[in-house]
Amino acid sequence: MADIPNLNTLRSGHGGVRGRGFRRGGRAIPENDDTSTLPLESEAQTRDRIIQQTDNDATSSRLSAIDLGYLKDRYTKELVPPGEPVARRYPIINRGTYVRSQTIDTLIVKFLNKSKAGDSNIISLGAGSDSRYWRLTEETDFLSYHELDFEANVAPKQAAIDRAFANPGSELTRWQLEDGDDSCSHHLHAIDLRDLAGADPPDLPELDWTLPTLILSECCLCYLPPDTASAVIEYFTSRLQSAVGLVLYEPIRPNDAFGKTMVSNLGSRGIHMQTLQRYHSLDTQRQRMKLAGLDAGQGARDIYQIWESEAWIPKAERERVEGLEWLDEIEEWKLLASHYCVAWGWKGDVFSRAWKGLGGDATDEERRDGPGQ
Ligand SMILES: C[S@@+](CC[C@H](N)C(=O)[O-])C[C@H]1O[C@@H](n2cnc3c(N)ncnc32)[C@H](O)[C@@H]1O
Repeated sequence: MADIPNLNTLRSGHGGVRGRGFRRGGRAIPENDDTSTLPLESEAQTRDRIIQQTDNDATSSRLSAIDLGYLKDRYTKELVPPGEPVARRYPIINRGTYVRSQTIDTLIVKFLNKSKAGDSNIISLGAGSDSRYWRLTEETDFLSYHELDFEANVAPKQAAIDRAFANPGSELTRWQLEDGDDSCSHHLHAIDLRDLAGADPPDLPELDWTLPTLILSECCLCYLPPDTASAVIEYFTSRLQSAVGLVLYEPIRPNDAFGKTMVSNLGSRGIHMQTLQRYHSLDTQRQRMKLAGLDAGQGARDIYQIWESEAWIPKAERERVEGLEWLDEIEEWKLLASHYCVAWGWKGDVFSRAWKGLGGDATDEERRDGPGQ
């Protein structure tokens, strides 16, 4: 699971000056990386840089989980600077990364299966180094995938993609030969999401607003002020003309003992999850969907509930994952996993058919005495 305090990051510097000068459409990144001539960072820039670097945590957790066999993904290693060893994460982190990724994949694949007959969009807010586009297109046609992130993260990702496609032996080149399909497209948008909440928000080039669209925020909107995060969601829901689904992965329960420690550890690294108090529980996440004009049903589960549910993780798959690493910190696992959730809401027939009934029966009330009770 990413964004957990006290974990070493695999890489550093991702999101630094290399991104400057990059523009979507291919302007070259400057050769000169000499930082000594750069002006001093303002406090706001420092805060943004720290947020940009949270992608390092997410990616390093993903690489660890891939390396140990939790996740199948041959692309992520090509989207990060070459030559870094994979840092092994704790078993509870690997399991959390697994459940988070699988759950989001399940929601996406259910949507894509229902919209098979035509094109669809996925808009990934704060996509970082995510490799989902290439994994999904191994199975799917007719997908326009739009990734939005700060220029400082988009630039190195674009450079890594270009590097991989220039290498005949890379997995991305293999993908291009085996799965690359003209009817799928990948778009990187270098943008500060907060600009979408302003009075005169920019357009997103090449986004077809008429298609059914799934919006994904995998630990991204939680870094924005709550009203700004809502305005970003509204930017999309008010413009999209067809079915809309929203999938969020975020921390919850900041006010119990574990939650307070989590918040304080993140704070000591300069990381502030700004939406966390407003959307502190599964119920407030569901209400948030309703306020956004979306149907939520039972559409919020914590990571521990999902791990425990056969509807999400079938028995054989659970046994496979349990066999990958010995995990004896069961109580820690329950605590950690119950402080992160996946929430989903929708409007439109294709999402109703894809997601209705998903979730199981447990409610917040049933769980108020703690995880697993
Ligand atoms: C924890 S990382 C998650 C990356 C990816 N979604 C994943 O789960 O692997 C958070 C990402 O959100 C991006 N982000 C946060 N605030 C943003 C903003 N205002 N505009 C654009 N991107 C933002 C960061 O740059 C970073 O890449």
